[in-house]
Parts: sequence; C-alpha cells; structure tokens
Amino acid sequence: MRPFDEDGLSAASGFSMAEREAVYHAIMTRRDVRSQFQPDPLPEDVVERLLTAAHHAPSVGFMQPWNFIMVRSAEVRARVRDAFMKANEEAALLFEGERRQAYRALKLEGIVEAPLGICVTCDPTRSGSVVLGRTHNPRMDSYSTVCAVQNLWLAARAEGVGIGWVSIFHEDDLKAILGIPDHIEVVAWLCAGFVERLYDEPELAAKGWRQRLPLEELVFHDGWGRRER
Ligand SMILES: Cc1cc2c(cc1C)N(C[C@H](O)[C@H](O)[C@H](O)COP(=O)(O)O)c1[nH]c(=O)[nH]c(=O)c1N2
Repeated sequence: MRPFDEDGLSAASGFSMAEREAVYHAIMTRRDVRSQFQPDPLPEDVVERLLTAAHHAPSVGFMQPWNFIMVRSAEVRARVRDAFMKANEEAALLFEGERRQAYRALKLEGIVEAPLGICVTCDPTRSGSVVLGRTHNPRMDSYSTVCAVQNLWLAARAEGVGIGWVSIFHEDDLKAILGIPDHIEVVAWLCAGFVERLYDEPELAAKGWRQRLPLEELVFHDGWGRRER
C-alpha cells in the first residue's frame, strides 16, 4: 500500500514501462470471443478477480448500479441460447440479399460452449431517485454498468479468459429465464471461458463484415466536424 497523506491522497506516479505496456497489450489484444471456448470451468479465484475488476469501474455518483448473475447451469444457458436463436433469425431478416447470407454465416455467440454466462444488469434504483451526476441524463447508470463490463473484459484478457458479449435478445426473454425484476435493466450477456487462441483483429474484420475506421476521421478539434487544428 502506498502512503496516504492526511487528505487521503497518495502520489500518482506513472507506471513502469513494463506496466504501461501490459495495460496497452490488454487493450489492443482484447477480443470478442464466440467459438474458441474451452469447456473447463473457470476457477473461483479467477472469477473473483474478474468480478472485483468489474466492481472497481467508475459509476455515476459512485452508484455502482450493477449486479452479476453467474450462470453455470447448462440447462439455463440452453434456454438463453434459444432466446438468442429467435432474435437472431429476426435480425437476419433485416439484411438484404448477400448481406443476409453473410450475416447468417457469422457465429455471434458461444452461450452453450462457454462454461460460464454472466448476465450484467443495471439497477436504476440503487442509490435513490436523485443520483449525483445522473439528474440530467438518466442513461448514465447504464453507461456506468458498461464501464464495469469493460473492466471485466480487460481483466479477463490478462487472465487468458475469453469474453463474448451477446446482445441479440429480447430483453424480456432474458428477464423471464433469469427471473430478473421489471425495473432492472439487462446490460450484457457475457460468455466466459478459457481460450487458447484469439483473433489478431476483430473477427468481424477478419471475416470481411466491417473494418476498423481510421482514428483521424473520428477526431474533431474545437467543434463538430472540424478536422484542422
Ligand atoms: C454493446 C456490445 C454488444 C455486442 C458486442 C460488443 C458490444 C460492445 N459484440 C462484439 C463486437 O462485435 C466486437 O466487439 C467488435 O466486432 C470488435 O471486435 P473485438 O471486440 O475487438 O474483438 C457482439 N458480438 C457478437 O458476436 N454478438 C453480439 O451480440 C455482440 N453484441
């Protein structure tokens, strides 16, 4: 533990080169995983570290609106997969012609293959109706929960655990399967399991669905659309 002064502050020294590289390495090599899961259950200490990382995410007003429903039951995961299949077929029909065929060829979940499903939810009532920082934008609680997902995802990368985020569901189907109360929002279904190999680039890019945009096209200066400095 670093020493704290009387205000509870300690020196914000930078990371060593190796620590910095490790952080960027996790960020750059994190992947969404759909099909490389190993069936072995994740050890409890690993799961605990992933959840602890998630729980240290930033949250609006320090609201910590998240819950994590850990789904190990193969029977429950099979029902979740059925809910995905229904929604995925609806999604396929929204694309036309070749794009529909290309969509159908993609594998977009590993719900049954991954030994653990984590349903991450957001409770908008977690700290009363008036929340510091959320008063003018109620979606801030969902955004906070997404931060928890990203923390978990990066920690998982460092642990050799693959994570696949599946969002192709009717929320009510997931709520019914998992007994989630009406007022709770489902933010993510995460497939989790050890992986030996990962794609070097997003699988959707490797399979020609969509490529990474050039960063410089996305950065503006001093106003929307202003590319010059
Ligand atoms: C909110 C949200 C929701 C989803 C995803 C991501 C996020 C952030 N992704 C994963 C997504 O396709 C993936 O992140 C991008 O293709 C980039 O690839 P990498 O994550 O860098 O491997 C995703 N992937 C998938 O196969 N099925 C899905 O339902 C979803 N849903």
